[in-house]
Amino acid sequence: QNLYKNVTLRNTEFSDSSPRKILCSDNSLCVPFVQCPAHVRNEIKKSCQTVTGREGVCCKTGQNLTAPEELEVHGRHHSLRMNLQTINLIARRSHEQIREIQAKEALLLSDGYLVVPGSPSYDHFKNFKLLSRNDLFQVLDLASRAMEIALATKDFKHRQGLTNQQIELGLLEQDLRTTPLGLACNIEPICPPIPVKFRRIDGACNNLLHPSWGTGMTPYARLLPPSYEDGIWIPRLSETGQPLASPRLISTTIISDSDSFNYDHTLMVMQFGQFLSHDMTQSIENSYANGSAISCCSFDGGRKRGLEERHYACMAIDIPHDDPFFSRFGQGCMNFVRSVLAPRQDCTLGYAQQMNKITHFLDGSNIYGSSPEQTGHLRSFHRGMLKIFNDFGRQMLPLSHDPDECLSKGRNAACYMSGDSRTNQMISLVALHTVFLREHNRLADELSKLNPHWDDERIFLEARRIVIAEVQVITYKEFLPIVIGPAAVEEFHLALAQGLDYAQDYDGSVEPSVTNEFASAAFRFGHSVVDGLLKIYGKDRMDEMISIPETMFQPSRMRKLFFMDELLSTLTTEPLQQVDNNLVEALTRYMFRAGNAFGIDLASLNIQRGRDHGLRPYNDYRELVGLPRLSHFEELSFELGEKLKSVYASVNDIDLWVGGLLEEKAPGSIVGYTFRDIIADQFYRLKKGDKYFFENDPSVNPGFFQPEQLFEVRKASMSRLICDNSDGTLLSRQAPNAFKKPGVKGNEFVDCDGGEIPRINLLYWRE
Ligand code: HEM
Ligand SMILES: [Ca+2]
Repeated sequence: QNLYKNVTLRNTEFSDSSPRKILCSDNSLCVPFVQCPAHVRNEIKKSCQTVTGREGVCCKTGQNLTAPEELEVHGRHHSLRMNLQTINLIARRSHEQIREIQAKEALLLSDGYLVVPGSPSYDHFKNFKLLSRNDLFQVLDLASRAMEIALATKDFKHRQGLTNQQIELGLLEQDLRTTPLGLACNIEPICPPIPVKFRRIDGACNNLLHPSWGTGMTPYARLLPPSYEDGIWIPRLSETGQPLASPRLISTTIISDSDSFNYDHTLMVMQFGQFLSHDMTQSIENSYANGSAISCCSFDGGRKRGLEERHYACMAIDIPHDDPFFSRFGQGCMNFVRSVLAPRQDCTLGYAQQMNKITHFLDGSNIYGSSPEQTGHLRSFHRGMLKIFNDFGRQMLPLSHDPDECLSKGRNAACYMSGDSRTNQMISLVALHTVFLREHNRLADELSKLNPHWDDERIFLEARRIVIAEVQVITYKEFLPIVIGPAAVEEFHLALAQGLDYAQDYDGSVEPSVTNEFASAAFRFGHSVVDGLLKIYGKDRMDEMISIPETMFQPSRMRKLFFMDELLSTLTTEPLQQVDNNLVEALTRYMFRAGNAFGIDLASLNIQRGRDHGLRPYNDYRELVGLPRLSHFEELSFELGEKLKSVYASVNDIDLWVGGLLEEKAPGSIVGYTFRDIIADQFYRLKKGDKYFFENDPSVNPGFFQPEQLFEVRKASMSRLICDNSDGTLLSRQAPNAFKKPGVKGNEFVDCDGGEIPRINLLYWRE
């Protein structure tokens, strides 16, 4: 029982702040369905009305998967404990298995089963690249410890004849810390007794009861237990017991490439969305011990490797022989390597959990890094500034020294460095990183003038604290109302407080971690809003149409004098694409093509990643968010019904990412209810579960702002950031809301120098 003692939602605001009738009993609250996953398995559920009048559910368990009484029903009383003898045996065996795996891995490496440099899969792997030897060593060490636990679980399951459901429900609650298997457990950070003013770079010690919550290299949270064939790590099958169709077949059948613009919003929604996701989540693909990329396909890409020559983490994607595109190049196999695991936080046996490499918190980790070592590389240690590359007077991101980072070589080539290893993936992402780098240094410069007595460290930390607040303000004030819509902002209590007020909603029982459903499916809605062409306008005419694969890992154009401003102007004036089953061929055929005739397919990767991470089928998440389960494919999409039927044997097989994209939009939102609620729940966690969230008051937030400073920080906007940090070659006017269509009533272009786009007055930081 005690495991669940602290997990009841203690958030009183649900019951206090609204006049609606609450029909829940004393110790339960009315929450949106997604925030009470236990209701999915509980026959007795009591519905109620949330603040917006939508149906919610009375919930005792809050963020937790299962209510204690449910566990009783599912056999918690079963003896699922191991005696010491069994533990020793299991520990020895799983340790031996890991040794065998490592021996085979070394053999494959020496035989040269590597991804060929220069191929699209090689660039795909760069998305998971670890920035330092130290990082690599740490990640692989944790990954193999976590694998040891997964293997031990498998062994125990067979010995005891356990069911998948017992594992899904987490019934193996025996603490392994004092056993030989305990060596494989997570090590909690040690926190100082007095809270520190500035959030730690690695995210640790935010919640003193759970000091590792939200830190990098920890597992994703889950809304629902995973779906694995063996309950532990083997990817799920169809409901019929047969293998699921190849993700590539699903991609070519369901996903097409035609433009469907969303004229109300700009491409900045896409670009900021990607930037934001890189602050919150990065899964890491398994690699060899020396960091090189595992190849799961034959050298010519014609077929999957056989069992003997295959790494255990291989999950290559079959390309059907009649593929409309890749068959032209004789490709029958797309490389795919499964994500590394992280040790379970509770030090028990149980299903595999994937690792989030970076800090889960919204804390600018993509700007500053997720480890002190990384931050050290990025700082200049002079007047609080971050390092820059001075490109003939323009402040650019520092150049990467990794000869492998970039495709472009030669004198004018440039690939950049930031707090995130995916920066060069897309040129407009580089532009946004550059804006935030300049913003940090602009703030540092002003702060050091206001406070000449502050040293480098103090200026750095103060500027960082403001930048993080700006990211949070832009996310909650500008970005979220567009993506999930105002109703979800209200229902999930995501609106920022106003004026001089502090927010009063920190809740130490809320786990801030990114959910696997968010990272591996829902927030990947963004792949559907990408435009394949960047239309670049000069002073008064279109200069260039850039096809985005040309800029992937080759952002040298950023060095051209006018380009940065032109690109920012493109992002704030060109329309967004709709969230639907259209993805541009730049992502489904040519992604990371570099100089090759073909690239790889992001839609296939998304589907496969979902299966790799044990996401349950779409229908289960419909139920989770309170929608009726589908019984016919046509209910999801009338036009695509037949096509869906041709690739899925059952409606209960549909992958979450696919179902979510096809779903009808929730009112006021650019995504359907399922994605909407998964996204809203995530941003709820990141606000309520983060002690250092910028607007929290002094009683919880050691790094609180003074009320006047809060008032100022709340003025932040994407437009102001662009005004203050562009090159000033082209951009002197901006629409106040950079995410909304400019030049229309309510969002007219105004002078950056005028007063319409508010500025943060830093005088309140003078000490
Ligand atoms: C600009 C073009 C973009 C490219 C080329 C791109 C490419 C990729 C790639 C290669 C992955 C890893 C796929 C895998 O192996 O699992 C990925 C993951 C992801 N992408 Fe994108 N992406 C783009 C834009 C976006 C946007 C606009 C969003 C959101 C609004 C987004 C959200 C995500 C998320 C949440 C993940 C999962 C990250 C993780 O947990 O590891 N991406 N993307
Ligand atoms: Ca982060």
